[in-house]
Amino acid sequence: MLYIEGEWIESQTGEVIQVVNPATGEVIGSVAKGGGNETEKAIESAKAAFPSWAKLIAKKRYQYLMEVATILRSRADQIASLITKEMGKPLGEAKGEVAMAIDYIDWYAEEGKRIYGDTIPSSSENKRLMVIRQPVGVVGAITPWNFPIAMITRKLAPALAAGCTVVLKPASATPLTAIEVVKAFHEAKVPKGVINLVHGSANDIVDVMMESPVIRKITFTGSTEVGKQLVRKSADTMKKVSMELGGHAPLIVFEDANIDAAVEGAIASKFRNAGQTCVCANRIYVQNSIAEQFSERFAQKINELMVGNGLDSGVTIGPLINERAIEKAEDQIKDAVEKGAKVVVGGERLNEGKFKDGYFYQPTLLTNATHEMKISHEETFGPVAPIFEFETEDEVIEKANNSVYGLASYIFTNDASRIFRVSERLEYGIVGINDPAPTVAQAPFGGVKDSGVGREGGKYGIEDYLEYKYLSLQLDL
Ligand SMILES: NC(=O)C1=CN([C@@H]2O[C@H](COP(=O)(O)OP(=O)(O)OC[C@H]3O[C@@H](n4cnc5c(N)ncnc54)[C@H](O)[C@@H]3O)[C@@H](O)[C@H]2O)C=CC1
Ligand SMILES: O=C(O)[C@H](O)CS(=O)(=O)O
Repeated sequence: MLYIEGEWIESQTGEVIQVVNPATGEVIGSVAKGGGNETEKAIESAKAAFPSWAKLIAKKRYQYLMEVATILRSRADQIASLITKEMGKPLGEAKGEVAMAIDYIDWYAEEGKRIYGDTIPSSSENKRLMVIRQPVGVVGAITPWNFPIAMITRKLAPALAAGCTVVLKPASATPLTAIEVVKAFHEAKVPKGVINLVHGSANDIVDVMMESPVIRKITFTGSTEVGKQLVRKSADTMKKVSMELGGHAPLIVFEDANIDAAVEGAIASKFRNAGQTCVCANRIYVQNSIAEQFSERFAQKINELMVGNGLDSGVTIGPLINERAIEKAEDQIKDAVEKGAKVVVGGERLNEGKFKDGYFYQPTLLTNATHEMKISHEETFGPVAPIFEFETEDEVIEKANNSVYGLASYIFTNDASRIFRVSERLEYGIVGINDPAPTVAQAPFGGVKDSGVGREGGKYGIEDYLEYKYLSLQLDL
């Protein structure tokens, strides 16, 4: 179903999008497939709702958002189970994502009450100067399948807290989770038009968004390729943009690191969501003096990972999202082996027995990786871990920075001086220091270079939904 002007509706064409479980190949549902006409209606609905939503006192918006959080919390387990069926991540990870999604709502419900302005000392006796903060207006939000609830609330929560209204286009692979989120807003009695949901062909829907002068901001999470297209199109109507794009994280293990902690960290960063996150380690750099020891222990831990249907207990690696994802992993491994890499663990797709109807791939470890290989610069978005050896700190920083991406990076060391020397030189928006999972609602998430622009999370994430307005008062004082 689409959600426009506070009502659940079918698409005008009657067309539907089928939703397939990537672990079983089963159709688990279908949703109305909207297009340009429905998107125009959604934009008009958001436009009509904007003045009163923006004018609402912050505490009222806070109350709506807190009610949404309460409703989602009451349904957390069933939403987590739906996420696993829609895109495959293990149930434990899906539960963690639902909790993170609610954290963003909790955090921005509060943050919306702290949108302060300024007064500025006047340079004229009869003037008083001030700055107020106002919502940008109607927002277009476009979200990916790999975090089907958290990427939605990470946009909707700050947008609504700031006083904006939204037209949401979720990934076509995970529309059912998006519906569950919008249901919570509907049941919280958020006024009609504040949130609108349109499923369907990305080109049809997003082109209407990009061409509409009513849409004042686009917030997008997804591939760099699509993000760049949207930034180009945004110029025609000078929209604000927030782009959370691709990544290619280096994970650097120095010889003074706690090796077991580094191995655990590499497992957590590389194999979360079967490697389908923009912040997954894509290159694992190990100082050569500990390379053999690290690789042996890392291989042992990878062999302990269990591949299967994310609903089954004990499963730690679910299916990839589709056939294209499998083929990308196969292509990168083939290329790496042709150029001298060694497959130490895995390296095969799983398509027999309980795996036959899904998109399963073995967690894979490659050693002897070099920068001539595709895997050293193309985002993997799959469960493949290449190890690169290095000699010196300067060498590894130069290699780590040699990427078009700049989202997340990780270092494992216990040397305090090295922590700051290396962190300050890494060209990334995020540095996890002995920490493979830095993302939290109160901190800025985002990157540089081809990883995008803008930040989501924390006091920084609401900034992009606000405009500064300067008031200069000439008075008889
Ligand atoms: N930086 C971040 O926080 C994140 C980045 N990503 C990146 O996204 C990619 C994987 O996610 P995907 O969903 O496959 O990305 P994607 O870019 O294919 O899709 C993302 C969203 O954009 C829509 N879309 C696709 N083509 C479009 C087009 N031509 N015009 C307008 N909208 C379009 C999709 O329907 C979906 O809603 C990876 O590169 C990953 O690194 C994914 C999640 C988070
Ligand atoms: O889409 C992603 O990959 C997420 O942004 C990663 S995180 O926020 O869960 O760290």
